[in-house]
Amino acid sequence: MLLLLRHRLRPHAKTVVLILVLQLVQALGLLALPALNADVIDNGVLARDTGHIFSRSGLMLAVTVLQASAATGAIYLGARVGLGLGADLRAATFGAVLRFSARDLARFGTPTLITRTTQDVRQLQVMVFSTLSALLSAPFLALGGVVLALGQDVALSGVLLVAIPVAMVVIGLLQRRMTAPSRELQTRTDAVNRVLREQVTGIRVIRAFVRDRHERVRFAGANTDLMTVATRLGRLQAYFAGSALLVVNLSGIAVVALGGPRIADGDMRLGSLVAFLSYLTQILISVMVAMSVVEMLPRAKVSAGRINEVLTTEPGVPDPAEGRRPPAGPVTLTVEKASFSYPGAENPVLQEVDLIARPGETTAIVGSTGAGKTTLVNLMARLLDVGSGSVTIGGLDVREMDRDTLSSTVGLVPQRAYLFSGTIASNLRYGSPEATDEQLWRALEIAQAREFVEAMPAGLETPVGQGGSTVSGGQRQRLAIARALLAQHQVYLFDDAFSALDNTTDEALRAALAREVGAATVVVVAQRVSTIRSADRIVVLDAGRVEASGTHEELLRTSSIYREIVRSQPGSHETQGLGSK
Ligand SMILES: Nc1ncnc2c1ncn2[C@@H]1O[C@H](COP(=O)(O)OP(=O)(O)OP(=O)(O)O)[C@@H](O)[C@H]1O
Repeated sequence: MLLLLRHRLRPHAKTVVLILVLQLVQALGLLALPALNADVIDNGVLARDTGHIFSRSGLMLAVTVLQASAATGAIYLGARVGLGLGADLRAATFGAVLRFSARDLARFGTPTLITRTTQDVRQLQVMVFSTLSALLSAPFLALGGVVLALGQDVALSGVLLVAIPVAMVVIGLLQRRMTAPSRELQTRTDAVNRVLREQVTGIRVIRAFVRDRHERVRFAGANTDLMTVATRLGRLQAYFAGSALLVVNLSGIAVVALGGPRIADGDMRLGSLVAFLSYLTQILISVMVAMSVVEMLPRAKVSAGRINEVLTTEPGVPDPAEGRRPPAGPVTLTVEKASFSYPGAENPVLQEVDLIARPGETTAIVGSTGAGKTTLVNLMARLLDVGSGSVTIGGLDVREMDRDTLSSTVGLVPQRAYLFSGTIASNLRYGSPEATDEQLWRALEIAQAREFVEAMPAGLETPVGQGGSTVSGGQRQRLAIARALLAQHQVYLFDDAFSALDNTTDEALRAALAREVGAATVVVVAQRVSTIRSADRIVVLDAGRVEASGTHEELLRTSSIYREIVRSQPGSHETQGLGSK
């Protein structure tokens, strides 16, 4: 944690020094006030010296103004440093996540990345703010208070000897009991978030299966768990506040009880008693504040560790030191003896896969569910890196291209098309901000999306909900295809991107695509045989291996798996009459 904070607080070093000075000033002010007060009582009030009362009161006023200004400044600057550090850490964590490969993202999981970027960062932010605004002045106040209290009356210091350890033990014990519920509060808040997130996302499934009651019970369970632990924590916090006040007040009573008779005997001055009471309160409050902040440290340390884990993760697909560009114009995409395993998985998902996709041609990949098609496409777009073997584009290994070059060379339409909240136009311009409206309409036309966008109330400016929730699955796919086409890539990868289209649209789209991206290299993953039968080459993937490759007609003769895929599709009579080889 210290390393992370030292690095991140470096830009705020001057402000931190200034806060330290301000805290010192405000602590000195707080320490001076009781002594001045004692002076007013003893040498002004009791001595009936009005002049002394006024002069010392004026001085006290000046000290109070100075102390209050310094305290305000320290808290303001402390908040600025804390918030600045928070913003900085959030940006750094998000930046690190953006560099993650698909594998890194899967390893962490979305919910924890969100929690780490928000709540863990907040934990550190609060800790830094509390340290700068409260903890820094505590030692000055506590030590200064002890010295000055002794200066007022040594005999009463017995009360300090008892009160300080008692305060530490009481607060320490309560804090120890609060540690577990505070951690649990975090986990249970996470649980409520998780259930809620799942339920809101899956609301349609819940309705379809009429599982409302079941889900309500599930949410109520998580909600009650959260309330139970929050109540337990609240009770402990109430004890905490109560015990703190009790210790301070009992100590005050002890001081009055022990000091009062000594004043009556003339051994002690009234001002000293009042000053001693003030110092005692300051010392006890400082000790408690310091302990409260120190109590945050273990949780902040855990959060720092979780943030650090994200920041120090070496991206699974690192950028090369010096990126190279593939040749301009038509390029061949070659996958050579590519193998890949997901971390923790027993068997490799892809084994020694060979594939050549030539420019001006469409190469299709088919295979049963889980055969490794998406993984193979992810290797081609370098969302993942091969375990062994290679993927080259125009003879250049994809690992030698930086991300900008790669994304301008390869256009990927993923299996699950994602649209961002905004408008149709803002989504289409996502990868090509300069595109004109005319270009957008043209891309929409090729993607067979022009008609439905024209029919929308605001055309290109029609709002789109987060994730594309306000358009249908097929419309979302077509918009995602149009988005990829706008950027004019050398290689296009369509991962099951036509699955939600009806046959006619699918056919019209492929014909328009063939005209538009004629010289580009096109790789299509599809389940539907009609989508791929006209492909120049079809690669049949089975359990991560290339089982066969060739044209539709060739494969009907040579590949039993391909024949099975064709036979399984409704309305297909093509395999009739062909013997199983
Ligand atoms: N992040 C991951 N971690 C571990 N295993 C994974 C991960 N992603 C995919 N797999 C596994 O890898 C195998 C291949 O998955 P992949 O998504 O490449 O198959 P696919 O052929 O595209 O399937 P589908 O046709 O259903 O989309 C599957 O067995 C899957 O369970």
